[in-house]
Amino acid sequence: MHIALYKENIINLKKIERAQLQKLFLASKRDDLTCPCCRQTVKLKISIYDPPMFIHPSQTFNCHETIAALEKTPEVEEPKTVGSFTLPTKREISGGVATLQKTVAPLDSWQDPYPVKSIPPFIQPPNSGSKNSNYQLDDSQWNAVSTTEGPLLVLAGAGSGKTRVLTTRTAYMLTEKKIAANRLLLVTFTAKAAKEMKNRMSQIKGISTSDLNALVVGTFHSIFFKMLIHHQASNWQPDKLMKWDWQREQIIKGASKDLGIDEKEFAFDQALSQISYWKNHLLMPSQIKAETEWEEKVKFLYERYEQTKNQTLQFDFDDMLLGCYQLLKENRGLLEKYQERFSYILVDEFQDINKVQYKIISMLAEQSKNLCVVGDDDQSIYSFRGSDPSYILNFQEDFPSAKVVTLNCNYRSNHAIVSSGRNVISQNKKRKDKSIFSVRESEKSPIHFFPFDEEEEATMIVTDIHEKIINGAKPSDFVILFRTNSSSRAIFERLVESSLPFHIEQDSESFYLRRTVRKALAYLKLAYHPDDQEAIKELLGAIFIKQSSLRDLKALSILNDCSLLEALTKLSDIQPFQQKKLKKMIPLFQQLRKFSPREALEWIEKEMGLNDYVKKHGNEGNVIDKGSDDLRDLKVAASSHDRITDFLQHVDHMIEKAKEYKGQKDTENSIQLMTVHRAKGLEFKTVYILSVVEGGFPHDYSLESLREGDTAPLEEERRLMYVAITRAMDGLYLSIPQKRRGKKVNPSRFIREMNTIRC
Ligand SMILES: Nc1ncnc2c1ncn2[C@@H]1O[C@H](COP(=O)(O)OP(=O)(O)OP(=O)(O)O)[C@@H](O)[C@H]1O
Repeated sequence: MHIALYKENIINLKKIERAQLQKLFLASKRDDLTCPCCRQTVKLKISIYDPPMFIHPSQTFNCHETIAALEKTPEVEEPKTVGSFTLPTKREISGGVATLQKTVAPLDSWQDPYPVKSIPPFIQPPNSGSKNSNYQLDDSQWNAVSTTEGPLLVLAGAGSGKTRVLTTRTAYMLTEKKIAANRLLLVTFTAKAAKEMKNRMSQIKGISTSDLNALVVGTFHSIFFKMLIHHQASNWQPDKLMKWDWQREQIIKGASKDLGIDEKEFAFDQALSQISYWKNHLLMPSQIKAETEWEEKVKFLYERYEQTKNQTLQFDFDDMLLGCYQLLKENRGLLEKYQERFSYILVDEFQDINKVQYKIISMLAEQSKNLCVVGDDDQSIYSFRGSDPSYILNFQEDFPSAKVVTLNCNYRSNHAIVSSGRNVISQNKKRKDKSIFSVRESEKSPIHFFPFDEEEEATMIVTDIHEKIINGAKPSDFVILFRTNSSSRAIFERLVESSLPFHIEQDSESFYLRRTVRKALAYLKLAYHPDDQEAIKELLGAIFIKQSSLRDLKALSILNDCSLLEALTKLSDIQPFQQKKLKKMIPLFQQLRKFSPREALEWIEKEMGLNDYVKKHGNEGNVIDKGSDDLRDLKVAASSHDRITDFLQHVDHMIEKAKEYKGQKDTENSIQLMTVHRAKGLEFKTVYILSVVEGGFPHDYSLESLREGDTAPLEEERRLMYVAITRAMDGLYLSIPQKRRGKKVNPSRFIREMNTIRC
């Protein structure tokens, strides 16, 4: 049904604005919606498949028919009696839940979901199935396993059994080729993958415990660090390793004082990533040509960072790679010893190798040439960390005698999912030409669905998962993937409000603790609590006043018997133009209270100077997560609340919940939320991908680069989309919201590509 009562006012889904739906949904969760006829509580259902509707709990009353009759009658001003019930008149609702008679009503703007259109007929790939009875491998997999001598490039498509090939190849070399275990070097990208590899090998018959112990399996860092400790123990004392980012940050924060940088206002985490990127490209500070003012500052910090480390004998993870490279480059004898020792080298996830890692591996394999690299150029997604897919693309140039084996049977995803992924990835120009085929016919195709905005997107997904769980699915069957951490705010909140178990892979703090967001919230807080010290600190940053002024403010507030906020107008050691600005601005805080949270944020931006801060500092050093975007996201979050105090309460609650979930260990049976980057290598029965719209996925920054003529970032976005699609085994849902960050958006170009048949 389309009509319900909220606070004694009629809500008609054909007439309210769709943007108001989320508020109504929250009201429904609080049991604030009732049937206008029988006054029982009704629920608002927002799902992927059907237009929004109110669900009546009881079938016994004739409410549906009564309401249908009401819907057909012209609007009434007088109380109307239908059957035995008196229906209230239509009234505008104060507080903003319903602004009636607007054009984009939920039912008018509704778009039905539809499946991917371009799925070619399924044909069983001829070389699929386990042909080799000993090892259960298909022909191509067996080819990769049994080629042990010489350079070998295994191009392993998504879900094509890379792990199976790697472990079996090792087993085959040990048991059938009788190669001594200590001559093998197996490099993985993560410690988890190394552990998994050893674990799988321990289950293969014929591999002895002593073989397993003699095998060198590990990450680049762990293997190279062992070599460094062995040969230069005094330079590489484990207790001098800076394991944590805060340790590295401490050094550059110290150095930043010499640049007069305000600690609270500089993106030190971004600066550290940039330094790491330069190091992995073997770029020393003297070789860097800074292109922006920000890069100039980071270059200075890099120089000072290296100096401090050298003085204190500390080192970071990047130094392990650089140190090993220097060690082998400068000691020919030692290099030869290692070349002889590791005469068979195997590198996993080769598409993500960076310059320094590639140099070391090439040196080690120079003599034997027994280098087997396994990877998928279509899944190279770490260029921001220095990974360079050109090493896999050019492998045959660097090793001309290399044999290439392509694994092109996907054993994970059904035919429709594999075809969809193939349609997208084949648009990339810089890739090895190959195709991948599923071994499984599909029961259903991937679905596109069309929420109104991020809030509705989250609500639809949670409703869908909830229904599937009621029908027998397990929470661990589901993953929700997003392009960047900041896009997970709404879905995180909706899951917190649900009773569903979930786990979020978080490497960042709550959305509400992001730099620009903190500043905006500080204005709202000060409107009610003008003595809030934390908020004052944030405000000082936002209006370009030094943090040290807080001491003066405290003194001024005591002397003048006024709040910290009012004391700002009495600061004397600031510029006259700042004094003038503050005198105008401080009285505006009082006025904020009369606005809704969203209106207040707009006012803060335009009238209270936040825009100046965002322009100067908001986007510094980070093309992916811009402060200006955070502000737009914050306004979307604020839109679901009528009062600033309610919104601030919600914010505090969500900050607490984010802390709780960050520390929480993954439980066996929970819905997973993660970025696409984190999902690499994993598989799930059902995958939801958020915000598949231009600017969301592909990310804005790649479209900006495209406009400047650089296609590489867009190709990386396409690879990311391919990774996201190919995590799904059976169900794939692509969300295409009509609005994102408060603006109308277009479906992602990847949707168009997905719906266009390729080879
Ligand atoms: N020959 C085979 N016969 C049947 N199933 C197989 C075969 N090879 C692999 N599989 C199964 O296919 C699935 C995907 O394998 P795996 O996870 O090793 O793929 P992958 O190549 O590492 O994928 P990605 O790179 O996309 O993460 C696994 O469930 C694996 O057990």
